[in-house]
Amino acid sequence: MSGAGHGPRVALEARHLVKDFRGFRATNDVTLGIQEGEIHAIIGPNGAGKTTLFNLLSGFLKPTSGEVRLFDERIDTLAPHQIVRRGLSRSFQISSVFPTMTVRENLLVALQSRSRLPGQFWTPLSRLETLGPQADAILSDVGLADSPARLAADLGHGEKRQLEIGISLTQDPRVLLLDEPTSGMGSEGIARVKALVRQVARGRTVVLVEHNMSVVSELADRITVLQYGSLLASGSYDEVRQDPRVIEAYLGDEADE
Ligand SMILES: Nc1ncnc2c1ncn2[C@@H]1O[C@H](COP(=O)(O)OP(=O)(O)OP(=O)(O)O)[C@@H](O)[C@H]1O
Repeated sequence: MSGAGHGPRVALEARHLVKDFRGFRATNDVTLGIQEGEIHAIIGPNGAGKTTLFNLLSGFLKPTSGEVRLFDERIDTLAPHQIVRRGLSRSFQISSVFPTMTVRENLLVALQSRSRLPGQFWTPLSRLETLGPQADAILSDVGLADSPARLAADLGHGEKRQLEIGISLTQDPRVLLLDEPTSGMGSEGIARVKALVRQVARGRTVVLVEHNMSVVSELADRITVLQYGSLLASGSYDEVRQDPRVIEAYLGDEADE
């Protein structure tokens, strides 16, 4: 590949990624390139290695061999906070939310961790108010503008996901990785998250692991299908769903949805 053209750049790339867990190969020689600006879904049957690949791409697991590159810079050798500084952020399933703080306070604290505000970790909340306009902008981006003062603990499941995505956005990522953003949601929550993913994908690259095929078909520009830790197929939804290997992998599952 020549990097000199004017076409889309590769934002996130895996080169021959391998991950072994005590002799079990969870990721088997995966090579893929995610273009800047696309919404890219990683799918596959249970146990296919989606979460492992997600953790490798976001730096939370170190590969046994192979490389991960962000805008052509190798990142698998970096610590997670260094990767975040280079523009890659991932959602953290609820655990990053402080339940006893309000929605807005959660965002202020997350914003403070990347800002140059002087002080240590325990900056009084009152001093964080300089970050208020940024927090408010994110609240409205993630559809929580009506709930700034609610305690995070009181949010519904879908709203917690919205907040969690908001917390990822405080890092102003160029590439955002979302782990099953619609899991455990009813149709209303799913519709909200779909709209939210579209919204946060403006001007960004989004990679999501997702089980719900209707979400994948509506959102994803391109899809990577994993099976037994290996890359089985990649392409648009229509290309992938017609691929006989994919149909076989999902036989009796959701392929014909
Ligand atoms: N820390 C670990 N130690 C040992 N084996 C692991 C570890 N993490 C994952 N595995 C194994 O690797 C394989 C892939 O797991 P992974 O969670 O990545 O799959 P998945 O596609 O995300 O599955 P699901 O759809 O069920 O969430 C599974 O067989 C799993 O048991």
